[in-house]
Amino acid sequence: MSKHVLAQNQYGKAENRIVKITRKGEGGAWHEIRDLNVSVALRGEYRDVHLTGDNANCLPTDTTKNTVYAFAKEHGVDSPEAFGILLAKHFVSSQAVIHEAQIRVEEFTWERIPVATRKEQHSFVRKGQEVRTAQITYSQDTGRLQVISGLKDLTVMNSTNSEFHGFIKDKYTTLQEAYDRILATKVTARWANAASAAADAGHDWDRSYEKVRRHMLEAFAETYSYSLQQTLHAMADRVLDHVATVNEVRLNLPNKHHFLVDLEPFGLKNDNEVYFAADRMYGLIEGTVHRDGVQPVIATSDWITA
Ligand SMILES: O=c1[nH]c(=O)c2[nH]c(=O)[nH]c2[nH]1
Repeated sequence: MSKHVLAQNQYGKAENRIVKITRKGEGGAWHEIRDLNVSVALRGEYRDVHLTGDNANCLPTDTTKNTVYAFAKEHGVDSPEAFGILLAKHFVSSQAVIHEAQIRVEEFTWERIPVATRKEQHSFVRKGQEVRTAQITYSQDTGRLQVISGLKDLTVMNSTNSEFHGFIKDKYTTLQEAYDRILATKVTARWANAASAAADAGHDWDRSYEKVRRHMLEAFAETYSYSLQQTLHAMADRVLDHVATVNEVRLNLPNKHHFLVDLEPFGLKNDNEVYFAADRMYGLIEGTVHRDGVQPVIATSDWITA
């Protein structure tokens, strides 16, 4: 027996990343999302667990994780507070040895990308401003002024209209074909401006930034996607179609994977509603699209992280 005193202790599963989709309206075409990071800490009769190795009082942290995902399906997520109250009360009332439960919730908030031409609404951009970037190079020898504009940390999600199938299957392939998945990415974009725009003292850089950003978002929202590669191309293509002063667009798109949670063991059907949002590893899809006849100038070797 230890002669020291076991003081405050708690345990549980931390940082359960969960995305809950709720379908509303005609044909469930109106999607609402809640994107949470939920941590569970249980306090109670845990002396034996620590002192003797007897786990009879120990509800596994794995179970606390499963409870979070199952509760999202069973009760929905009305708000971080309401969801946390449900969980805290559940843990305390379900096991006599649990005297106190603390649930911490972080919510990542999203805004709709409105698409006027359709009644289905399932495209979102994460709230909070992206970082705008610019790289200017002026060369004395050639007199060349090169302006590469850009942005990073623009996180977007389509909660449907994304599929991925028909890919190569070799002996290491385990990925299942997906016919309705979440497509989410954190956009890093750079675009090369025409020399004429760089030389024009009156060029409205703020306006062209807003235009490029808007066309990328609209293309992301409106493209029915069979791969993130296809979405990448559609986004860059749309910018080149609409912004005459841009000659080249390079996009780095981490595929922020969302995996359907298996709720079958709890007798629940997951009808594409409850997802585990993985932060890594991630697919990284990168590519440049430029006007025909224009030499690409944007570096391809930058290190991008999700
Ligand atoms: O859009 C995708 N493109 C891929 O190349 C790929 N690979 C993968 O495992 N998932 C996906 N998704």
